Amino acid sequence: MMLHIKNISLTLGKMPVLRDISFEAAAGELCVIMGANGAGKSSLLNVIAGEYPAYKGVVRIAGKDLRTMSVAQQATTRAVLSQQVVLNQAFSVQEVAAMGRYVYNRQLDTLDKGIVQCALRTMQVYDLKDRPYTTLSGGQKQRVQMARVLAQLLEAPGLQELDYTGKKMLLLDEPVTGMDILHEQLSLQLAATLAAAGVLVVAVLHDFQLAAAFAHRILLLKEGALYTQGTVEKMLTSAHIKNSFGVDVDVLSHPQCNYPLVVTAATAGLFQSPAEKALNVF
Ligand SMILES: Nc1ncnc2c1ncn2[C@@H]1O[C@H](COP(=O)(O)OP(=O)(O)OP(=O)(O)O)[C@@H](O)[C@H]1O
Repeated sequence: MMLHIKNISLTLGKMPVLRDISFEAAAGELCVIMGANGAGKSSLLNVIAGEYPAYKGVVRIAGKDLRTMSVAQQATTRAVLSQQVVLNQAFSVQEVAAMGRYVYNRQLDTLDKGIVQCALRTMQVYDLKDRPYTTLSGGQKQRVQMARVLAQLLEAPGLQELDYTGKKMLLLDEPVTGMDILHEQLSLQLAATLAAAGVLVVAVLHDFQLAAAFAHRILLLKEGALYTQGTVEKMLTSAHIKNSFGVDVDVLSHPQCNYPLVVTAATAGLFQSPAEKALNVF
């Protein structure tokens, strides 16, 4: 197993944030973590990323206990796209993407530069490479952050050339925030391509359609615990979605679509929406 999580619990301040979570994920999988705001998705990803060393339980990455891995070992095994990366200094887009390579070399060589260029082109931000990062739009910044983690992950300036099985893991926390539909698709397609090359991808997503179309497996978190996990078909049911999010939905199949479609209520539509009720308290 590429990732082995056993009995993970985490308390932040006085708050129990994760409760006894266990799961395993293999190289080449695209696992999607879903759940309501505050369910613990980012906290779980941050534990795996080595950001919260005070967790209880065991995290094993490619057979190694996370607690015994050096920062350098962690950085060369996994790349992390965190939620809301704030960079205020005057870096260019190219410099931000190149940050992904400094975990390997202090002085970037020809291979590093080729990989950075490949990552910028893949996320369609190559034309922005000399712009100050701070002047980009939200969605453009997110695309540059994806380019940075891609640059960290790749071992060659191309996507299909190598086998990453057992070597690399990609952690993505709401990677498509602010992206338009083309770049949402592009980012998930990229995640799927990396998974096909043997990378274990663990992504937090809020979008059911993206999760349904791309996930090999969905983990549903609820109040800090693993509520349930399984295939897209088993997880995206109206009962699980009601239990996790408190919303009535219908799950439809479409003849031209090989994954289920999750449909929410419209005003005066099929369902009584809790959103509508919430507005009536004032
Ligand atoms: N540093 C912290 N100190 C105390 N509590 C925290 C801290 N960080 C997060 N929490 C709490 O832990 C819980 C889980 O937060 P987390 O960010 O993991 O949720 P999430 O599922 O990623 O939510 P979202 O969908 O809003 O991103 C929340 O109740 C949050 O308020």
